[in-house]
Amino acid sequence: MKTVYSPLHAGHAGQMELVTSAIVPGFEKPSRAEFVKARVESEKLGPIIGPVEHDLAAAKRVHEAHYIDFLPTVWPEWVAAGFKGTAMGFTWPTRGLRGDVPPKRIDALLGYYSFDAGATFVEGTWAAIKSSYDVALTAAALVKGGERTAFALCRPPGHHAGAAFMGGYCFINNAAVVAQWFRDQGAKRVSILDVDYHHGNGTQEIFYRRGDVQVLNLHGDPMVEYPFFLGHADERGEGEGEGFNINYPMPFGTDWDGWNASLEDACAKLAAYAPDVVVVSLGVDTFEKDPISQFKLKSEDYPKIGRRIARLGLPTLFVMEGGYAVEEIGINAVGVLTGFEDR
Ligand SMILES: NCCCNCCCCCS
Ligand SMILES: [Zn+2]
Repeated sequence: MKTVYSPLHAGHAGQMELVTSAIVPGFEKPSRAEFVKARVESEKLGPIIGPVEHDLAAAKRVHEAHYIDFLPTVWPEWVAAGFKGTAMGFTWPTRGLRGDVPPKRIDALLGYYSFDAGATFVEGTWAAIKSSYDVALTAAALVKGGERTAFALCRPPGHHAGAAFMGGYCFINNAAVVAQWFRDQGAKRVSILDVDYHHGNGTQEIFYRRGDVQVLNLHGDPMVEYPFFLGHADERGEGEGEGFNINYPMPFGTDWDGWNASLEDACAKLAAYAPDVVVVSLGVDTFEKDPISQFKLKSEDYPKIGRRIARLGLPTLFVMEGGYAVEEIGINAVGVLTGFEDR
């Protein structure tokens, strides 16, 4: 299996984030991608190649153009405004406020275009975002070109980014971009299977009214877990999308047996949908030692996930999402991939 990776991710470093009552160093840090890359090498998974550069047209097939065009302006505008430190919003247009008039100030625009204080910028952030998007599209082209599978070692991740919002360390929704790209390349149906611990609220929002992209999400119950405001089981899609969005919220403490029951049901519904290609949003923050998560999967469980997905017998693109127990995320993420290859 080929892995696509870009060293440009490392410029997105040293950012701060706001979590319950404190501003802390970002959990989504460069060492995450480096541990995964090192494990790809030590496990001899296959060649690691760099991304082909793309324009932003494929991003604008799932994101609103004004949102995408905003992203590269953030750091220059932040600096021009004389602000210091990490660029982050602090005021958000919640219910009852206007979302149709983007303010003139960069710190206000950061709030206008985000749902939390977890998608923050430093000088190298835009280059990292763009490289992650290029990585995903380059890996997608490998699968389109006939390879059974490929691994897009994306950093930053993407599944919390919606059509016109960022958050949860996500800016461009890489999985949504490649799902749409496969459709534009002739695929009739695409399934996105999001196995990250957190609900892929951005992916759901993008495809919610569409029946040509099935979105299946296994995640912590939003009643008690981030992102809180989307991800309930009764969210089944709307209009043409009715029945093509499937959520599996699960309680704190869920272990392999409980989690696997959701995986089995998701795989059955995916097989029944019979997509031309599967995009896996591969987050491994379901791990028992993850610092911000509450599931109890063990390292030995990750190859089982890969083997189950392989049994679908479909072209499969793996897109890296979350996972924050840095030392182990290489073992766990690559465990899914070696399991997929039945090694
Ligand atoms: N107290 C934990 C705060 C979590 N904030 C964002 C989490 C994003 C996960 C992306 S996979
Ligand atoms: Zn996550």
